[in-house]
Order: sequence, then structure tokens, then C-alpha cells
Amino acid sequence: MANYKFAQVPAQGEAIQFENGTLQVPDKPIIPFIEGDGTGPDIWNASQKVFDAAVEKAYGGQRAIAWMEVYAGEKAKNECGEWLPEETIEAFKEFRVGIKGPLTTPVGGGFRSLNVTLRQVLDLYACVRPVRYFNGVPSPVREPEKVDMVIFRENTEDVYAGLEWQAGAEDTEKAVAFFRNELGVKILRDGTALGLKPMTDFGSKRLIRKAIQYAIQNNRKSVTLVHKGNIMKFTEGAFKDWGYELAREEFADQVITEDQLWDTYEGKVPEGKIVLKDRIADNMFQQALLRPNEYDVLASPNLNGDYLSDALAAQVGGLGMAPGGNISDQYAVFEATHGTAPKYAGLDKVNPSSVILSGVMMLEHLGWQEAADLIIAGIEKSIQEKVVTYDLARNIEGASEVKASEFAQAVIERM
Ligand SMILES: NC(=O)C1=CN([C@@H]2O[C@H](COP(=O)(O)OP(=O)(O)OC[C@H]3O[C@@H](n4cnc5c(N)ncnc54)[C@H](OP(=O)(O)O)[C@@H]3O)[C@@H](O)[C@H]2O)C=CC1
Ligand SMILES: O=C(O)CCC(=O)C(=O)O
Ligand SMILES: [Mg+2]
Repeated sequence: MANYKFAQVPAQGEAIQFENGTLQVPDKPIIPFIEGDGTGPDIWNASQKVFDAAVEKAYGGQRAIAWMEVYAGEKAKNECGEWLPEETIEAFKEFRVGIKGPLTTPVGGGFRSLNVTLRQVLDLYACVRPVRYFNGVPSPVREPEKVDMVIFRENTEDVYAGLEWQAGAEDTEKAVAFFRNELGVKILRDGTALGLKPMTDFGSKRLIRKAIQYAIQNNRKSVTLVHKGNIMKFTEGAFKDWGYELAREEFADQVITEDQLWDTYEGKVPEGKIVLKDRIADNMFQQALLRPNEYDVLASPNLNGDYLSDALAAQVGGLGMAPGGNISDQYAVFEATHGTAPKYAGLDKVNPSSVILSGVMMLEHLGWQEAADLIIAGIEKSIQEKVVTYDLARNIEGASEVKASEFAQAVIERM
């Protein structure tokens, strides 16, 4: 076991193991969690109660989560003297499955995103963000029930990797000189800033593989590659090409392309096949609004996936309803799609459903489906009875607006 200086390892729990490619989950797994910055503590406190109540109700004490707080962000800076102690990363490795609240990232300077760092150092290569509609949630679109998509966003590469050089810095000038003199790039202005957009077949294919496997295992209809390959030909265009190549190499029996669908199958999807499509990203944003029922699993490079996540979340009620998980073959750290929503920090106000639903994904990942189902039932009933937080209440007539903690209690009472 790693040597923990700040975190306390719970005495009554065991580590999840990974054997022969699968998780071995004990009845009392130790699950590390990061509370998060801003609204993080409010949401976490509400969510944790829901998880414990659901597990208790589903398994009558035979199973329980042994929570282990680990530190990152402002709390870590205050209590451990650093933003992301090494032991936090060690804990997510040692215990394999964890959950986190949002962490603040300064804009335009300061430290790099701790969220992105965690994804990179743990190599959590797939950011999985399901977008589904709960009956009764107010939405800006006419038929939100048609939205049922799962975003698989590449999580380790692309401009999101944070490889940037500041305007005027010595290294930047060297790089600019290299591009001008060695590669003949004429259009770089003096004083330019630079960023790199690294993308590989390895990184793209493992993400697209996970998306296709998910589609097969969950009887989904299609996987759409979302790219800007007309403009960024060798990065985003290659993402698309690598996706089709992967489908040919590894999923020839299960996947047909959209061209094959029309050329060979006259538009009728053969039983048991998944259609692989691609859309240029700007078009995809309007397709998602106008024809959401034609889209199902989406696979995209990192930045497109970031934008798509918030845009699609809006269609089903907003970021308060948007869960996610960062998943690799061995490790997983679940987290909501949204950030710290700082203006609401400490008000016990924002919607904890995002983190509660991220916990549902975590329980499903552990194979604890019964507990996950109880939570979904509790959320559905609370919303049907119009017991909701401010974000939904502001657009539901006759709603009872409750605080984050009260919403969690309402879910527990309705499980
Ligand atoms: N994974 C992570 O940890 C992430 C961290 N961040 C970081 O968070 C910080 C703030 O980012 P910002 O751009 O303001 O984006 P946020 O996602 O934090 O908030 C944007 C808006 O979304 C709504 N919202 C967010 N969460 C909830 C919720 N739980 N319930 C209801 N509504 C919600 C609020 O809308 P309204 O104002 O309409 O009420 C809020 O003002 C930044 O430092 C950013 O880098 C951002 C994204 C992810
Ligand atoms: O790390 C951050 O601050 C932002 C991350 C983000 O927006 C996301 O992952 O969706
Ligand atoms: Mg985002």
C-alpha cells in the first residue's frame, strides 16, 4: 500500500482488484473521492448521502462503500501545501475506481488544469458522457425525449494536452524561426503564440474502439465520428480515417458504414449491425438539435467532445443533469460534466444530479446495478413531483424549489 500522509485509508474496506481484464469488487470497496472546489463540497455532501442510502437499501448492509477522501485543488493547497499531491494519484491507482468534484482552472495563466492532469497521468483515455432526458425536466427544445446520446471524448490528446508557447517567449521565438526557416511556413506573424494539437492513431483508435464496444454491448444503433477533418486534415481528418480503418480491421462482422447502408442494404440496417457514420463538427451541432434521434454514440477528439458535452447537456435540462466518467481499461474516475459554478459556492443551491448520476455510472461500473437503479428511480420521482433545485425550478410551473441537500433527501425518500 502507498504511504498516505494526508489521506486516511478506511480500516473497514478493501481495494478493488483487476484480474484477467476485469474488476474484482469486494463487498466493502475503498473508493477515493475528491470533494472539489466551488460548489463541489455542497454537491458532494448531498451526493454521498444518496450513494450510501442506495447501497444500504439495495444490499441491506452486506455491501457498503468505504469512502476515502483524497485531496486536490484549493483544499489540497490549504491542507497539504500543494494543488495535487502525488498520493492522490497513487490512491486512484491503488483503489482503481474513484469519483471527484470539479476543480478550478485559472484562465489565461497560472497552473494547468488539475482535471486534465488527472486524466493524463492516470491515462483515463475515454471521457464518457451520457446525455439522456428525464421526464418533466424543462428543456429549450420541443422534443427533448429524442435526445439519447453517449459522448466518447478522447481524453489525453488534442489541443487539450496543454502544449502551448506564450507569445514573445524565447522558446516560442525559436519554434517560430524553425517553422519559418526549416519548414517554409510563411504566415506566422512576429509575436505569435503557438499551441500543438497532437493526435495519434493509437489514441484515436483506442477511444473509438471503446465507443464501438459500448455500442455493441448496449444495443445502440450507430457510432458517429465527430471531427473537423475538412480543415484540420491530418489530425481531425485522420481521426475519422482511423475510425473507419479500425472498424474494418476489428469490427467487420458487427459494423457497417453509412455508405454500405445505402449502397448494399437500401437504407435498412441489418439485424445486429451498428452503423458507423461521421459528421463534420459544426454540422453535428445543428444535427444534434434538429435530428437528435438519428444520433446515438458519438466519438470525438478532445476539444470537440468538450464543447459537445455542454451543448447536448443543455438539450436535456442543463449541466445540473450531466454526468460523466473518465475511464481507461484499468482505472476510472467519475465526475460531472460541469465545473465549479463559483457564484453558487457554499449556498447549498446547485443541482447535485450531475454528481449523483456520475455515481450511478460508477455503481454500474462496479456491477452494483440494483443500487444504481434505486437512485434513478428516486431522481425520476422527485422530478415528476416537481421537487427540484433552482436550475429546473426556474422553468417548471408550480415547482417546489429545494436546496441541494434537500433534493438529495427527496431522492432518498423516493428510492
Ligand atoms: N471537470 C472539471 O472539474 C471542470 C472544471 N471546470 C472549471 O470550473 C470553473 C468554472 O467554469 P464555468 O465556465 O463557470 O462553468 P461551470 O460548469 O462551472 O458553470 C457554468 C454554469 O452552468 C450551470 N451549472 C453548473 N453546474 C451546475 C449544477 N450542478 N446545477 C445547476 N447548474 C449548474 C450554472 O448556470 P447558471 O449560471 O445558468 O445558473 C453555471 O453558472 C473554471 O475554473 C473551469 O475551468 C469547468 C468544467 C469542468
Ligand atoms: O479542467 C477544466 O477546468 C475544464 C475541463 C472541462 O471543461 C471538461 O473536461 O469538460
Ligand atoms: Mg467542459
